[in-house]
Amino acid sequence: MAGVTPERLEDLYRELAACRRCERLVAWREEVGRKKRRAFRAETYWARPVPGFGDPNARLLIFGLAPGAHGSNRTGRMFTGDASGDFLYPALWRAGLASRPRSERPGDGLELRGAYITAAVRCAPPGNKPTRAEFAACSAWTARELALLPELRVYLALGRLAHDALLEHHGLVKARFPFAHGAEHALPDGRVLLDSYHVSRQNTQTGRLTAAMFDEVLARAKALAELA
Ligand SMILES: O=c1cc[nH]c(=O)[nH]1
Repeated sequence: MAGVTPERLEDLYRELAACRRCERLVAWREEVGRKKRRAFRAETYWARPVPGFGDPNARLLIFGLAPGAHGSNRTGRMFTGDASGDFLYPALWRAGLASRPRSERPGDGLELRGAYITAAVRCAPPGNKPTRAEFAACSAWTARELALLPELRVYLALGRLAHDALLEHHGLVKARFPFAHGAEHALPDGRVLLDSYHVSRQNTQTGRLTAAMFDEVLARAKALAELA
């Protein structure tokens, strides 16, 4: 629209960081930040909504569930500081999508190339389980964030709940797009939704999701997104 300055990701992140819409999540993220885990006692937890991270020109979106209480709720960067991130970032590096195999903290110089990471819910939920109302509340942030990533071609959903949230975002009926590891769904807007099991410790330690399986998913995501 003439005369209207388009929103920028930085502005979105600033506004997001102040979000207190979900009472239960605000209480939990702050309680975890006060009580801390023994190993992180000396640290100041982020304890706020976690912004997305990555390449603003990304063709590939990696879509998680919600921040880990002592992971990104502590560090302030998606998938950083917990077992999920210790699995995800090395895989992104092997795929040539990350400049380094480790994500330490915001400001560590890590860059993603062609990829961007965010999640369906941006505050750590108790028991890693957001409620339906919390998914719904956070979907407004998803809409704004994805609108600022115009080059996206492929969504990689980590787990069924992330898959469902992306379908909701597009107003699509779940029954027509069943979740399955490795499944590819052509969306009406021309993008592709690709599914993977979540990179959680629960999946990676039990062998449900191996590094080789995830490397294969990332290779397919890159091919669909026409990323070199
Ligand atoms: O940081 C994050 C974000 C989404 N899901 C996770 O497991 N961790």
